[in-house]
Amino acid sequence: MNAHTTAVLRADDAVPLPEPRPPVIRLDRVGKIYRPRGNAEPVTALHDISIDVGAGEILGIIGRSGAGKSTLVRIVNALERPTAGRVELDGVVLSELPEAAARTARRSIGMVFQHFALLARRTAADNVALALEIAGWARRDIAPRVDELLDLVGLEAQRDRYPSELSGGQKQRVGIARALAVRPKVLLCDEATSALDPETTQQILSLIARIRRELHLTVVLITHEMNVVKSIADRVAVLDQGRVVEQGSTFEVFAHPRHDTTKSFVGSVTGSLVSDELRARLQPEPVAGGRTVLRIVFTGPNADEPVLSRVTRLLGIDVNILAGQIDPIAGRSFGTLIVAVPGEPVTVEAVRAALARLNLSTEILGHVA
Ligand SMILES: Nc1ncnc2c1ncn2[C@@H]1O[C@H](COP(=O)(O)OP(=O)(O)OP(=O)(O)O)[C@@H](O)[C@H]1O
Repeated sequence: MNAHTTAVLRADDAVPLPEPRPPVIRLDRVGKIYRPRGNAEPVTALHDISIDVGAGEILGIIGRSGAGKSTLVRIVNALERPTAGRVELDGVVLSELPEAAARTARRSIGMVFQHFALLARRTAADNVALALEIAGWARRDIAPRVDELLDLVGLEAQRDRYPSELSGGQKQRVGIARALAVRPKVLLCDEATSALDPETTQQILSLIARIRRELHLTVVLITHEMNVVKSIADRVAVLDQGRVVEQGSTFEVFAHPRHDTTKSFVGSVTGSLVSDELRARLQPEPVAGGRTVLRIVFTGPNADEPVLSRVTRLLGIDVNILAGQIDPIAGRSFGTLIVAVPGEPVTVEAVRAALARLNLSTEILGHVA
């Protein structure tokens, strides 16, 4: 080892390495087979699911009806045991704990439900207090904690209202305050915004994002809506027929969806750009003298460059812009543009190659006369 190497090693040694921290939630090859009573065939609800959720991270798990989301939620909060694999919560193997210990471990997970699950005969404050009563908190500690929680979710003024006197968004704020009451490490949101209108959904998602920051919480959002995931999730796992078909950073999954199910979820956000009228005219094969319709995805640094005019000048062709949209995804700009270019295959390929050189991905949506 020469002097220089030694010096470099010393310099590195002086910087304390961050402690390698295990994920807060680790699903390791989790499977679940239901064996219905009678002669019905067994149902594989989950197969070989491996997902890690890091401390302070927001993970979105997205899937259609029947994909296995509810089963996954019940397994993560130890209401159900997997038939294969293991579930770790903060280093404890949840899936192997006896029932009483699993009940205690469950307190590290705050649950938020789609339909709020509030008691109609209790006020907002008393609904939050209930979680503390169940956890055995002393009476004198409950009142100040409830005030603190209602303050955190912006509901001080509604503390004495009953659920029937609250809006959907306010009910969900109570649900979030209740979920956080005993200071869980993880907030598990099961379709938490599915019963809310789009504006209220965004307000609740902003609240969850703020709480995550302030409390350094780990959040798992289970949903069937890409709009929910795209707003606040750092990472996303796509569940399809009981399997994780794709997972990664939300932005990457959005920008480069690989699996058909992911493509269709991404399309549900950007797909409305293709009007019904255009969709009806799109043909699968090139039309002589016609045009080809492309979807161009702008991500990162190119999002605000005049790339289209550059390509137009470079190739000497006309580009018609049919539709466009910019979405903020995981804090970055994600632009989608639908354009029509002259339909000769060589021209289309030249356009795609020129855009690829600018790091823009394109997809042929079809051809029009
Ligand atoms: N107790 C059970 N016994 C037998 N099969 C079950 C049971 N619970 C769920 N399943 C099956 O497991 C699969 C996954 O169901 P699950 O409820 O987890 O899906 P999901 O994604 O939550 O759907 P949804 O959004 O419609 O609630 C489905 O095929 C379902 O029929």
